[in-house]
Amino acid sequence: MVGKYTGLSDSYLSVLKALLHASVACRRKLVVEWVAAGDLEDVTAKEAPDVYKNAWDLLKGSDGVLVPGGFGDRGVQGKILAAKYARENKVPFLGICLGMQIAVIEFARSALGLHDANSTEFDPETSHPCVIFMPEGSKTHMGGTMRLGSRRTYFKVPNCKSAKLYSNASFVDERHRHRYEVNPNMVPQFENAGLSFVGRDETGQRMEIIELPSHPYFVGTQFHPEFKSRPGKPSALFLGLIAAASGQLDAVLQNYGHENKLLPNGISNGKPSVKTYQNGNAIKSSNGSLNGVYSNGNGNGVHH
Ligand SMILES: NC(=O)CC[C@H](N)C(=O)O
Repeated sequence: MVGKYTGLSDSYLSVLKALLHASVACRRKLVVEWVAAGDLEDVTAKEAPDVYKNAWDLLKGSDGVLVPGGFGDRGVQGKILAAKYARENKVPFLGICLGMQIAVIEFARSALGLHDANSTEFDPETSHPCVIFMPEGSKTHMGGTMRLGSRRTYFKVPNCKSAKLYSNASFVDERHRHRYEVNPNMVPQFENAGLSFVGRDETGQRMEIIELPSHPYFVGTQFHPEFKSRPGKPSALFLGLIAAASGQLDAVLQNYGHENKLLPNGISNGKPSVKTYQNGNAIKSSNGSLNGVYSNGNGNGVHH
């Protein structure tokens, strides 16, 4: 998990729970390594080389990378580097809200060669604004301009991984909390270079889900799928991340959406899959492993 850690906020806790729900469904032990995004940046390499090395070691040792939502530009470059690392090394990646926006910025810089591409949230003067302030918003009334709550996303590419994970639904309703969005004018350029905008709002102009079809699992969402994840009913895209990180994505994509919302037929060892658990606490699964959440380091799992 590559974020900006000044303590665990509610949104990180929701993301953590969603990872846990998905891990239980996949019958894998979840180990979360907390990487402070700024520690991955060049400036840290100069100022605190040990911290920099430790952050990159943690990232490179991970089976999957998640960049959650956020505001403000601290750590943005580190998040971009994490997305680049995941994209180039085919490591499963899920970017949520800001996490999707930074993945789009990274793609614009690396794949389109637009070196100053940015969100106007971080560089209002960029000559390649690939993430922009939503036109209906008002910059002078920040409080009231956030696009909030449940909104509908329509799948535009029926065979994409996200649509399959959502049981081939034609649309999904997920929760939102953002002011910026992918610049729709740049979408054709991105799509020509291989980044697919598989989910959009009802107008087709607002990008809700990105995917890289050429990558094992590289998904970003403008919405926050973590808010609808529940024990026994993991969020589809978190399930995709954990399944991809544990070598089970193909099996999940083949079977998911038929009857059961959890993994059918015990993919890992043929025994019945775990169906429910209580209170989000660690449980013993049928194969005897402990499906808990483990963090490195001090009590709350946060490294400063
Ligand atoms: N929740 C988020 O991640 C918000 C992302 C970004 N800061 C925006 O306002 O669009």
